[in-house]
Amino acid sequence: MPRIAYFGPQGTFTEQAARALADPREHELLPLDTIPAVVAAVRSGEVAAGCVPVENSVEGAVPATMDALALGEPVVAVAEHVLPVHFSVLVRPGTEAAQIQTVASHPHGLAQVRGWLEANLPKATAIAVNSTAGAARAVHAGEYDAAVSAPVAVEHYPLHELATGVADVADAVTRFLLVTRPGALPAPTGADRTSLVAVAVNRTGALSGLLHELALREINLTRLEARPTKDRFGEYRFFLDVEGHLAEQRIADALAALHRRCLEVRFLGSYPRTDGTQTQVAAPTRDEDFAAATDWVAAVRRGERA
Ligand SMILES: O=C(O)C(=O)Cc1ccccc1
Repeated sequence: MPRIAYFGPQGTFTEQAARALADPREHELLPLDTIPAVVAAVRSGEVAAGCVPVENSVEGAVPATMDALALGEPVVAVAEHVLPVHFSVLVRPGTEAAQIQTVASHPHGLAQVRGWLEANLPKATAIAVNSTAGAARAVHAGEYDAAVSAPVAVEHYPLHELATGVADVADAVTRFLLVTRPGALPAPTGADRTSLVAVAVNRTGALSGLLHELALREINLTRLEARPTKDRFGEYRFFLDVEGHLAEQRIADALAALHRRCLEVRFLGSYPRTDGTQTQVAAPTRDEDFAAATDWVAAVRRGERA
């Protein structure tokens, strides 16, 4: 049975996303403790796919995922899933709020309940750990007093819910990706997203030039993030998500232009959007507009038209 690794241990938000993306009759789920371990298992072929969190509507990007996707052997996203996130605060049975000195969670978890902690556990020290479920596991082991976890974590660890439905921002969501080794792309659906990473040359207007290539082809950007390249201070890797699929000519044409312009471009996948928002493509950037223009140039080159 093909295996799908996810950022675990059991009881993470990523497990919920992996369950939504997997077919229970076809896939076995494998929890791994870190995001790089999930991506490494995909690269090595140990698993068929891996599920990792990529961005949150409150706290932004998940840096570990960006680095794991941008560096090393290529992997590509074939699907995404968006999950609403609210938290449960879990403690060992018998723990009173007044006894809580340490509260552990994933950094994104802590960031999303900062106000609640301030109001309800003002004396507790927040401790960042690998994952929300890792925090629950550590509370069970007696390492910390409370964990800010996904609501499902209580089914995996014998803990008590001190509070549930905790979130400073009520409608917070996290987006997850299912990544595989490069292969055939998912078929275009008309509601797709394409992700890529580009390193622009270090020159005036380089980023603007890169974005201009998208604007010229009427490609809508849904996300732009920068991460240091890590080699040279002041050089950045730009992570771009755009509406559309590489099978569309305007996207292929834009990626080819970025390949000419940038020091480095990496394709991170074309996959259906969870929200199903259809991309509106109008003249002059429909496939037929590109085909007609290419035909005309070819005919001119052959001396048949002018
Ligand atoms: O630690 C987890 O449960 C994760 O899956 C990462 C995460 C952490 C906080 C909010 C959303 C996802």
